[in-house]
Amino acid sequence: MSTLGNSTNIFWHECPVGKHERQKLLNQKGCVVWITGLSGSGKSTLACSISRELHSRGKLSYVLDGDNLRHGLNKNLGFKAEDRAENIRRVGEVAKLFADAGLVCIASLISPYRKDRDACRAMLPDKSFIEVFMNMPLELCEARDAKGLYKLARAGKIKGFTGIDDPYEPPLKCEMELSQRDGICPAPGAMAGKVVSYLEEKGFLES
Ligand SMILES: Nc1ncnc2c1ncn2[C@@H]1O[C@H](COP(=O)(O)OS(=O)(=O)O)[C@@H](OP(=O)(O)O)[C@H]1O
Ligand SMILES: Nc1ncnc2c1ncn2[C@@H]1O[C@H](COP(=O)(O)OP(=O)(O)O)[C@@H](O)[C@H]1O
Repeated sequence: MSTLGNSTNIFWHECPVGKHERQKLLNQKGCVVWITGLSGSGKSTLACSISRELHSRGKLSYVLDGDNLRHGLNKNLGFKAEDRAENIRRVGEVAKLFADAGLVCIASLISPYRKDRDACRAMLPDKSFIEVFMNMPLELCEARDAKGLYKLARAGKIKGFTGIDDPYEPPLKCEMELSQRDGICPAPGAMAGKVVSYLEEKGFLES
């Protein structure tokens, strides 16, 4: 019996079908690829590109995208620091379940605060949280402005927009950093290839 958060008198029920069995079935190891970066840095594009590449290799993955999750699971959350923290915490918990199921879970969220990302890392077994920093300059993201949000933020019509009038804390230490080369952003497929190679080298694509 234990007391956790606001719940009391709750018990952990262990299922006899375990993570190792699921991983064996899938011939891969569960993990979380956590993509962080500014709006417009290419997180969703990279996440989908990684998922496509894994799929073509017969590996099961699932993308948890910040924007998408805010249509459902996180629809009651806004963008103040406490709401972003709760957003990241919930996605971290869901990602942990997907990794436990044996999948390569790809989470793509701005996740601007280091402590929130580190809290997710701490939820996962050692080395199975792979933080990927989309280190793209604000100027590039703003020039892309795929959703027109930077324009609204600059006009003061959106308050607390990351990179404009809200902070983004870059990782101090992460597993992978993707950035421009000679002022050019690599193609999504090339960046996805790097991430998939990392997963392969670390043994996540075999059981
Ligand atoms: N104020 C503010 N700041 C940043 N982003 C904003 C804001 N308002 C709306 N949006 C849109 O919401 C998407 C970010 O959602 P996330 O869940 O990834 O954000 S966070 O991790 O909780 O910071 C983000 O999507 P991406 O562009 O895909 O990053 C924006 O489209
Ligand atoms: N590697 C890339 N090279 C060129 N354009 C890209 C690249 N990745 C993403 N884009 C474009 O940039 C815009 C923002 O990408 P998106 O994946 O939605 O970013 P985010 O999820 O970080 O907001 C989209 O129009 C997308 O097509």
